[in-house]
Amino acid sequence: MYVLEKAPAKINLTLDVLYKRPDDYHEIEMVMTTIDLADRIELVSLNEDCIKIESENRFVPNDERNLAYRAAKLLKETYQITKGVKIYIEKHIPVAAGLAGGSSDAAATLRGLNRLWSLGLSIERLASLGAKIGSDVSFCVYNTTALAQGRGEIITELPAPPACWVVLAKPTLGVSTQSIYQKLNLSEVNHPNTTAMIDALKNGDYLSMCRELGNVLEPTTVSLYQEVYQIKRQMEQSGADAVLMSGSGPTVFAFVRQESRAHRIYNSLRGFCDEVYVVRMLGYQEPLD
Ligand SMILES: C[C@](O)(CO)[C@H](O)COP(=O)(O)OP(=O)(O)OC[C@H]1O[C@@H](n2ccc(N)nc2=O)[C@H](O)[C@@H]1O
Ligand SMILES: Nc1ncnc2c1ncn2[C@@H]1O[C@H](COP(=O)(O)OP(=O)(O)OP(=O)(O)O)[C@@H](O)[C@H]1O
Repeated sequence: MYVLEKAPAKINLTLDVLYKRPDDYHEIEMVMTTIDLADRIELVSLNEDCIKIESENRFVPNDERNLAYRAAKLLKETYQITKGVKIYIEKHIPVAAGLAGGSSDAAATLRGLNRLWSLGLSIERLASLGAKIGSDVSFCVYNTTALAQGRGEIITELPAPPACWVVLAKPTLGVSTQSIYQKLNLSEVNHPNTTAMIDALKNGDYLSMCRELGNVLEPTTVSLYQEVYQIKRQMEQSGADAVLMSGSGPTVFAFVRQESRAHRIYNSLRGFCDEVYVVRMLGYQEPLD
């Protein structure tokens, strides 16, 4: 017996930090959505009581460091499951990119094992289990468009964004989310207007969505890595309607409405950035295959 799950990448339309909490996390408010760039997760039932991870991508750990492994272990321990599972991860989302690739694999594993092991758990229950694995996992369980609050685990679903093309570019560098949060100077933050972004989505207003994009972590990552700024400028000069860094970076994304313009931006980035993608906006849960 096996099941397949798609694990799409997320992007932040807004990311605001309100204050630092006593538990060393930050109280955040962010609007997130998904794009049509996804890992594929195959879950195969095993009779022996073990969790095996397989992936052809050398950057994906194949042990308990893998967030999908942790998702399976958490379900097994919480519901005393003695069956095992082999988790095959076909990786398409760039690793350590600010696109929540590992979190989305963990979320897809929770959704898929809920089906494979017939657990009958609600999406809310899976999301609250996901919060134990990482701050982005609850959002990824919903796999739609949402406002995330608290540490990232309080989810309110929103309408999908207007259809458009998304060009993504990831410079060849890894960013530590923890160090970006630590270096953030909250007294200098230029807060995005989260309410205006929510209104833009409710009204299906593409231009307002573009205007209201904002990420308070971006200046901190840009101050450390000039490449992020260079990619932003290149995308803007090549005709993007709006450009923003996702999460703690380093991936930068651009929105355009016409496919031809998306390819113009893509071509302008080849040469000074190895990982560039042109994909569609998603923002809603796709039906299962
Ligand atoms: C940057 C974002 O990806 C935006 O979606 C998330 O806020 C981070 O999500 P994530 O990588 O799943 O985060 P976690 O694995 O839970 O935390 C990584 C580190 O980021 C910092 N962190 C994360 C979330 C949060 N609300 N406040 C924080 O300060 C903490 O130092 C934590 O040790
Ligand atoms: N399933 C997985 N896929 C990729 N990386 C994983 C996975 N599980 C654990 N990792 C580890 O997590 C690290 C961060 O990878 P990931 O691709 O999730 O980062 P990210 O996109 O920056 O995440 P976020 O946006 O949630 O901060 C990697 O360096 C890798 O060692």
